[in-house]
Amino acid sequence: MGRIKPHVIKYNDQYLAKTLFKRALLFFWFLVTNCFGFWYVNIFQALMQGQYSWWYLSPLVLSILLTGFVGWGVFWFYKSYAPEHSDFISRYLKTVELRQMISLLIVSKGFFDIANDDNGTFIAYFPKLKLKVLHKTGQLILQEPVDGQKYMESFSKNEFDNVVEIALLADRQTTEFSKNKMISTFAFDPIKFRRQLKELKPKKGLLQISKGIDWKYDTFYNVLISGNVGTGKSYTMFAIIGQLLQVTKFVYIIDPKRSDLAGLKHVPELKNNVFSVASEINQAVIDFYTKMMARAEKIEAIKVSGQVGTYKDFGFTPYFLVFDEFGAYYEMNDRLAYDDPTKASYETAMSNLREIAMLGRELGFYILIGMQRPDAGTLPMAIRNQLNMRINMGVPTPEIEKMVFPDNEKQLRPLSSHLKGWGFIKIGDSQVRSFFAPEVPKDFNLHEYMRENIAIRESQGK
Ligand SMILES: Nc1ncnc2c1ncn2[C@@H]1O[C@H](COP(=O)(O)OP(=O)(O)OP(=O)(O)O)[C@@H](O)[C@H]1O
Repeated sequence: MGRIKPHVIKYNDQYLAKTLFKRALLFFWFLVTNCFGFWYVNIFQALMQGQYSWWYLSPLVLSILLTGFVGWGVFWFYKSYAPEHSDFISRYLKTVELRQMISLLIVSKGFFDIANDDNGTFIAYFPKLKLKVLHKTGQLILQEPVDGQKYMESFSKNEFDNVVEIALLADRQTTEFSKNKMISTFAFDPIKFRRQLKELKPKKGLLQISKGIDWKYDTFYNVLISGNVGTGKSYTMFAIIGQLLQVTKFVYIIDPKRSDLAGLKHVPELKNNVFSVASEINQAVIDFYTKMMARAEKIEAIKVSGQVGTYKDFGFTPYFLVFDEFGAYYEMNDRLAYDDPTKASYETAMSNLREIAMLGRELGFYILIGMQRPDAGTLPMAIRNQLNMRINMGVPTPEIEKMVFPDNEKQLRPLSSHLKGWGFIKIGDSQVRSFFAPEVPKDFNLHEYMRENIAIRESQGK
């Protein structure tokens, strides 16, 4: 488990902070009393000579006051200073707190046994858990026993991990099994996994979201990004679009609300790929669909010879349709009269979109949908069920949580009160995890950023 020594969690660790606190105070008291030794000797001699004075209590009172003061200081350090800092002592105290918490969880969840004999109650079984804290990366590594003992199954079914996630506000990243044990890694400090916008590097079939969280678009095709106004939805989209532009020139952007994304039509390289007017939007979807079907035919022709595979295997590039403010588009068109010609093309576009969501994976045609509230009224089920990577910026309301993360059991709590650009993500069937979107610098210019990304792609000859 690396350089840092793991701590074996003990039953008594649930009182670890208190025990250490008491010991520290006792030690300090001992030290002060020793320092006052001469003073006590003088007082003792005076008493022997029959001199009495209230002043003789001063060293005692002073040492109580000093110890009280130091006690208060240590407590403040533990509660207020250490959580915000990362010096040696703060790290030590954080580890103490985590050890205490893990021990407390084992006890409170009853993953241990007590027994009685003539001498009273004793602990008959306490599971062997080891904890290692990696402060640099904000990770916690927990080794749990899968050793044939009583609570083995609960550990191997991640029951304990789930409790840890809730209690520590941590996200489980990985779980590995080895002989007699299971090792789970948690991230308890998601901001440490934040990436910088300018450093994002898409790799083959994979876009970066945060350290340890990538979007593998070939496997987890189609994206939903929801989030209330001002939570960082647009910024997250910028980070994704920027990377898409490094991957392929076939990135189409739809923004019916004509906000920042619509402005991208002023980037010369993108002028034909950005759509914000109702009629244009429907046509853009229909064109995207037409291109997909053309590719389907080509692939079918290749497969006649008996070859198997998906678009990549036959050397095709992926296409992406980024559809922001999808809810606005849906509502705008739903209000149209039945004989309105736009209505007909809207109906076609919607049915095409459903097919793209369903068939696009094998053909390399992907969609990303951004919207504030993805409810049943504005995002058809047939599309929603095909969105494999789901992001909600900010804490979702219970209704939105049901739509975006239907089976989530984890409590979703705010990651920061003063920073924007954090949220929750679920990729495929994995757990919902908290994350910070790539950090956008203060002097950010959207158009320049997109052009930089396009230049990177062009320099790679794509
Ligand atoms: N990743 C980020 N890095 C730095 N700042 C961010 C980030 N995300 C959000 N912010 C800050 O939060 C503000 C709101 O973000 P953003 O515009 O993306 O919100 P939104 O959810 O898209 O809201 P709207 O629907 O109004 O566009 C930004 O102007 C920025 O100051």
